[in-house]
Amino acid sequence: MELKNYIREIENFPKEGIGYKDISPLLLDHEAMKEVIAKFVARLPDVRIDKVVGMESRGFFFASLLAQELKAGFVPVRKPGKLPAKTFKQEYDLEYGSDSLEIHQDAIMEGENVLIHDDVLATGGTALATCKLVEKCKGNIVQCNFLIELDFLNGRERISNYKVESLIHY
Ligand SMILES: O=P(O)(O)OC[C@H]1O[C@H](OP(=O)(O)OP(=O)(O)O)[C@H](O)[C@@H]1O
Ligand SMILES: Nc1ncnc2[nH]cnc12
Repeated sequence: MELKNYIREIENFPKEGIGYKDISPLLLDHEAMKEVIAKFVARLPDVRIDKVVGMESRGFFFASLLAQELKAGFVPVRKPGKLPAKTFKQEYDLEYGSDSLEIHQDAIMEGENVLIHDDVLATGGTALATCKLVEKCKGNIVQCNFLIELDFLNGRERISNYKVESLIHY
């Protein structure tokens, strides 16, 4: 199965000059989704994963499925003001803007093995902020995985302290 066939590119969205990688065709196909989850699992090291962390909002689609598959807990990292209990907060930059992210302080226990997942690795700002949030919780980051990596934006360099796996490269 050629996964790139399930990604469509929308030019100049959400801003002029951005080639947006739209995963909607993939989300519509349950067999392709199943294969994506199997591919993610196959690329994990042979260690127990306690928590899968997914970033709002597109990271949630696969991270919660992965957590279920790995018999791990799912931890949402959310945009500010969405999580109701005590949070840690981290500022970050985007390919098209800046924002901050939050995690519940009690979502990860000290020393737990954590898999971080997002749909796209672009500049790496979101991923780096998420790594910092997990480390504020004293979690152990086993791997960061992405459905799509935009190689030309070098996001991988910003998270070079961690093991990074991506299924599709542009
Ligand atoms: O590597 P970066 O440059 O940080 O960019 C990657 C992030 O950008 C997108 O999220 P976006 O903020 O567009 O939000 P969404 O998932 O809610 O659409 C994408 O889902 C990643 O989280
Ligand atoms: N080019 C892009 N397409 C889809 N999601 C993104 N997130 C950051 N850059 C993106």
